[in-house]
Amino acid sequence: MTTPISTTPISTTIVQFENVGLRYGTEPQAPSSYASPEILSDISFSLQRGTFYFLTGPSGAGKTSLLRLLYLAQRPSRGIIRLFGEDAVVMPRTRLPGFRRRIGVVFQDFRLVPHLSAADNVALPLRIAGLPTADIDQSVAEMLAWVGLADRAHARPATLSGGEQQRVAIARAVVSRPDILVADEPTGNVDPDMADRLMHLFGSLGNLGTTVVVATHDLHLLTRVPHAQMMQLDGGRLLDPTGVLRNPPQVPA
Ligand SMILES: Nc1ncnc2c1ncn2[C@@H]1O[C@H](COP(=O)(O)OP(=O)(O)OP(=O)(O)O)[C@@H](O)[C@H]1O
Repeated sequence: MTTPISTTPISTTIVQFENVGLRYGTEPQAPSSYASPEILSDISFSLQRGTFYFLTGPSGAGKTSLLRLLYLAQRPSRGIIRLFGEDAVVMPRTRLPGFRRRIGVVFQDFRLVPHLSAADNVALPLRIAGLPTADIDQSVAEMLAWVGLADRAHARPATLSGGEQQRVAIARAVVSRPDILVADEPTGNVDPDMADRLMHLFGSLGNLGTTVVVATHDLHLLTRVPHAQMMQLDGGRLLDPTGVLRNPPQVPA
């Protein structure tokens, strides 16, 4: 007997949030009379493989908090988060590091290791994954060239400009070819030309199947990735409550 060939398309949804809420400083079981205000409320959306998303919204809207949920630094107070098809909320803590390794993060404050050179900072995820040294050296050299820092490989973070540190942080987040790249204001410290270049590079990651989520205040950045989808937060809520994502608006001239 032959096995029938399935005609069901392979799902490309890699992240799904359903009615997610977040309060800081309270356990989910705490009585509501003791609860701090909800920072994020009724957040529902899904992210597709290889797609680029901008997350926008005014300061304090909850962008960083939403990213923290996405890269599993924070558990929600309510709702469901599915990552790579698995429920990330009830997942045992022991499984979290394996999932986190599939997510590259560019932090707003870079978080470079101060006593390591630029090259050693970029190499960290590959060393943790146990790759052979020759492979690590080649990947690190390629990544530093990718962000225009080939000549600063041996520099320590304190001797780099803010924009150079930001580019090292980007190289470190991308070097292990993550399934998801999450970046919080990744161009806040670079000049407009470098911002354009970095957005072009981020935009090209979709061809490798990487899903990119960039949080930014910078409306001009939105025009730099024409194929990007947009998620807009305001006061802790996604503006479109159904989570349907739209193309970025035109920035007024
Ligand atoms: N660890 C925390 N404990 C308590 N409240 C927090 C914590 N982190 C953030 N908040 C609050 O959550 C709200 C959303 O903050 P968040 O940093 O997510 O916003 P944001 O949109 O990223 O802002 P910005 O663009 O200024 O970085 C703010 O009111 C902030 O004060």
